[in-house]
Formats: sequence, C-alpha cells, structure tokens
Amino acid sequence: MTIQTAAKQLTRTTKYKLNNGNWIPAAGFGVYLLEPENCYQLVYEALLQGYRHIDTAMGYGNQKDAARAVADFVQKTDGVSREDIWFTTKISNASQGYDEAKLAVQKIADDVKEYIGYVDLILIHSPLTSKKKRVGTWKALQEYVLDPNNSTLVVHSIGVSNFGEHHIEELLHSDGVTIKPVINQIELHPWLPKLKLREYLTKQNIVIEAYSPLTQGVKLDDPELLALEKKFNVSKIEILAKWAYLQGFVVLLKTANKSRVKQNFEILPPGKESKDALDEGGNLGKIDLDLDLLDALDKLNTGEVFCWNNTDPTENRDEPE
Ligand SMILES: NC(=O)C1=CN([C@@H]2O[C@H](COP(=O)(O)OP(=O)(O)OC[C@H]3O[C@@H](n4cnc5c(N)ncnc54)[C@H](OP(=O)(O)O)[C@@H]3O)[C@@H](O)[C@H]2O)C=CC1
Ligand SMILES: O=C1Nc2ccccc2C1=O
Repeated sequence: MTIQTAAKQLTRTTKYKLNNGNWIPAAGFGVYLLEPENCYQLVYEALLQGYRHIDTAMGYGNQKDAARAVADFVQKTDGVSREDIWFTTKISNASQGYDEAKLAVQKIADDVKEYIGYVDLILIHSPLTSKKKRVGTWKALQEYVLDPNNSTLVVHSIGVSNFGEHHIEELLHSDGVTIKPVINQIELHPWLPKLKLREYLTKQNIVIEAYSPLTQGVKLDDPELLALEKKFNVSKIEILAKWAYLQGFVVLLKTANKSRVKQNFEILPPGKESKDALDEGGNLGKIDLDLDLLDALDKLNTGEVFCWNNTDPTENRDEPE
C-alpha cells in the first residue's frame, strides 16, 4: 500500500515574499509571556539553533531583551548580520491613535534601536479599539515606512494582527491610506482554520501568519489529537506545526523550554546552507503529512479560540459610538 501524503518544499531557511518586496522567514520564534532575562536567553538559543525570525510586542514587556539577544548573537556569530534576522514588534491597543502611535514608535525606538538599528515589521496588535484609532495608527505607521531616512525609527514593513476582512477593508478604503498591510497575524490551528478569512487574505496578497499553532498548549492532551499521534506515529507537536507549515503560513512557535527550541525548529528539514540539506537526487528537503491525517485534522474544526479571552478578535465589531 502506498501512503498518500501532502508535501511541500519547505526548509528551515524558507522565506515568503511580502507585497512590498521584502522577504520574511517562514519559521518564527514567539516570545509571549517570557520574562525579560528568560526572553534574552531563549531568543539567543533560538538564533543559535537557526531561527531567523523573532516575534515580540510592546505588550509583552520584552522587546528590549529580544533585541539585545539579536544584537549579541550577531556580534558573536561569524557570517550572520543584522539583515539576516527578522524582528517583529506590535503596537499595543492602549497606544492606538495617530498621536499615541507616534509615541509608541518612539518607545519602540528607545527599547530596540541601540541594539538592532531598525525594525523589520510593526503590527497593529489588534482591531479592538475604534475605526478612528485603527486608521490613525496606520497613518502614523505609514509615515515611518514612507520616510526611510526618518530620525526616529526605520521601519521596513507594517501589518496587522487579529484583523477580520471588514477591518482590512475599512483600512484600505480610508482617506490617506496608501500602504497595504503586508501580513495579518491571526490565531490558526486545526480547531480554528479560518478558511474564509484566509481566502480573502490570499486574494489581497497579504501573507498569513499563524499564532498559537500549538493552541497555547491547551489541546496538547486532546484525545482526538493523541489518537492521531498514535495512529500515524507522528508526534502531536509535529502534527500541529506541519499542519500550519503545509497551509503556507508563516508560523510562530513559542516555548519557554530551552531544549524544545531545537526540537521545534528541527521539525523542518535543513536549508540549503546546510551540508545535509540535499537528498541523493540533489533535492531540497520537504515536509509532509499523510493525507488521511490531514483529512482527520480538517474534521477538528470547532471554531475554538484560545487567545483574547476565547473571543475571536477578527470577528469583532465596534460598539456604536
Ligand atoms: N498577535 C497576537 O495576538 C498573538 C500573537 N502570538 C504570538 O505567537 C507566538 C506563539 O503562540 P503562543 O500563543 O505562544 O503559543 P503556541 O501555540 O506556540 O504554544 C505554546 C505552548 O506550547 C508548549 N510547547 C511548545 N513546544 C512544545 C513541545 N515541543 N512539546 C510540548 N509542548 C510544547 C509551550 O510550553 P513550554 O513553554 O513549556 O514548552 C506552550 O505552553 C507567541 O509567543 C506570540 O509571539 C500569540 C498569541 C496572540
Ligand atoms: O502572544 C500573545 N498571546 C496572547 C494572549 C491573549 C491576548 C494577546 C496575546 C498575545 O499577543
């Protein structure tokens, strides 16, 4: 019997092209809830293991430590430069609005500029404010991208997080908006595949970035997942991570456990820089999952949300003013 698999050529160094021409590494390391010193250690470890993409936020209280780890790693590692590493941070809800966002970018600069010089991506963390604040924030962010020589902070790309189609449409149709978000970072896993929003984002050429692909750990002992792990002889972490990679997402994995950093990164095959990267036919590594396993994962869709108080922010509508 031949086993039917869905496969995708994807390695530890795969990057996706954004709608502004920049390239983002598909594998990202997230640092939510990591205390500052721990964040420094884990980001350093992530970079050592080969991650080239770090995801933090103003609200995580550790963007400075994440940036310091990037700087130290670059300084101590031959052949790696700042430009090889992607650094994302996010504007907190409390800092939304045109004036507030400008102060927030100054705060980001105060935290990270001395270490990493510029930021690859700033996201609006969520749409849970108001139209005025979302659009005001976006207009402020646009100014930094449009003025790459500004003295506050060089920002290469801007995007959104937790935005639904209606939030993005609102932005795209607002006066003064000239830049399209490059990315929408949203919660995605087999229990919450968000097919309709993904179809819209793909049509708009907005890259989809998956957060909480391991369900923040909540579903790791789910009997259905454990049964699949046993039946297909693939670890549950590999199942969930590969599912996300096979959908074509940029994938953010987080662990506070140093040994798991390597384990999680090595789910992907080595990139072309590695001497082990090519198979006998000279082909780069692929990831795959059994088609029957993917079918079973499709059936897990319950719409369960694990972040943001278990309420999907992409579905949020503003209260009438
Ligand atoms: N924009 C937004 O609103 C949001 C963004 N994010 C971003 O996405 C990142 C990832 O999402 P996050 O919600 O943190 O959760 P994940 O889905 O990555 O899950 C993290 C959990 O999985 C556990 N885990 C990780 N690896 C393993 C492993 N190999 N074996 C067993 N358990 C494991 C971790 O435990 P342990 O630490 O003990 O290993 C932790 O409990 C965040 O850090 C953040 O950067 C996340 C949520 C919202
Ligand atoms: O990383 C995050 N985890 C979260 C959980 C709840 C609300 C926001 C977030 C994040 O940004």
